Amino acid sequence: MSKIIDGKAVAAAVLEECRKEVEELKSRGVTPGLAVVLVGSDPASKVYVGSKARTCAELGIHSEKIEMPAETTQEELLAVVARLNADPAIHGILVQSPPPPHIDEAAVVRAIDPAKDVDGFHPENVAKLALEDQTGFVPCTPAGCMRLLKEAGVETKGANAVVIGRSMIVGKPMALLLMAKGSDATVTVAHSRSKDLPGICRQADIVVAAVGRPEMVKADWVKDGAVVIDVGINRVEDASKKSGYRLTGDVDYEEVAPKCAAITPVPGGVGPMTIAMLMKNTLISARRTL
Ligand SMILES: NC(=O)C1=CN([C@@H]2O[C@H](COP(=O)(O)OP(=O)(O)OC[C@H]3O[C@@H](n4cnc5c(N)ncnc54)[C@H](OP(=O)(O)O)[C@@H]3O)[C@@H](O)[C@H]2O)C=CC1
Ligand SMILES: Nc1nc(=O)c2c([nH]1)NC[C@@H]1CN(c3ccc(C(=O)N[C@@H](CCC(=O)O)C(=O)O)cc3)C=[N+]21
Repeated sequence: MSKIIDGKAVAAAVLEECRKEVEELKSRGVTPGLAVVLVGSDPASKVYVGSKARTCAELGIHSEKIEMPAETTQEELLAVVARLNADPAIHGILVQSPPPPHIDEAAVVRAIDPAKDVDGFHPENVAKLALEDQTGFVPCTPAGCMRLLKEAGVETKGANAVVIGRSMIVGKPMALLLMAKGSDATVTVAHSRSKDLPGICRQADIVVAAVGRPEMVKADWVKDGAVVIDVGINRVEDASKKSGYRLTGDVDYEEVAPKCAAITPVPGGVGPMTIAMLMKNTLISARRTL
């Protein structure tokens, strides 16, 4: 019954759109630029930052990768952000989350010029999303999930959508996008204090899992014919792998997939879309400077 939503293929199509836009911008004298700042050396963060820089290179987007030691002070980080805010070659700034614990992440996000905040985390962009004002930046992961739903031909209008997770990066903006005019879903947001999560999930035509708990969503949580978007990226030990680990989502894919109308795999689902939408946001920012 189940259709696998191929995030890699949809991301490749988005990146193809980006490639054309880069050419067009360059012909008009603007080379788009993205700066990615990583504080500390979390191995997973390093992988993401590397793949963002690689994708920029493939598209002809100028990129600056700034790796700073874990001991970097708040002031040093804010100085880098200020320098990037003032740099006309940079249209997008991303500070990889989470930073080390001594960094005040909210203060760093507020210091980013909202016009360069391609993550969509600055309060001004959060407000614009809530206002359905199209002049802001939409966070990349939920934007990618919406695009996957669209490409898979999923009707959101009037659908019961359950979002598990209420983070500012994924769950909350995802709920705003699903309930926005035009998407028109009826949205329930669940979190760690929710009662009867399996029962809430069973009401859903669309489940979006953004929790960070490997394979939490089980087959008996999902109604027949539902659409499942698995945002979770979890590293679990696997002795059979050379790396010693494998990636798994927040959904028990083996169990759940046979029941759904459509489902995203991990890896190869939402992850590649996040990077593709980041490129899109960077190009939107570059175009606005024309
Ligand atoms: N594919 C991609 O591109 C991306 C993937 N991710 C992945 O998505 C997942 C979520 O990320 P993120 O939103 O940043 O994570 P956070 O840790 O910020 O938020 C997790 C949310 O899940 C809720 N939660 C935790 N445990 C439970 C539980 N047992 N039952 C119900 N709800 C629970 C928390 O509730 P409460 O608020 O009550 O604490 C919280 O709202 C992670 O696996 C992350 O790696 C993240 C970003 C991008
Ligand atoms: N400021 C900020 N912005 C972010 O967008 C941001 C962040 N901080 N911190 C961490 C999360 C996580 N995230 C991912 C991006 C790509 C994949 C991705 O490409 N995943 C591949 C697999 C990659 C692998 O093999 O490890 C896949 O799912 O197929 C995953 C996760 C962005 N995040």
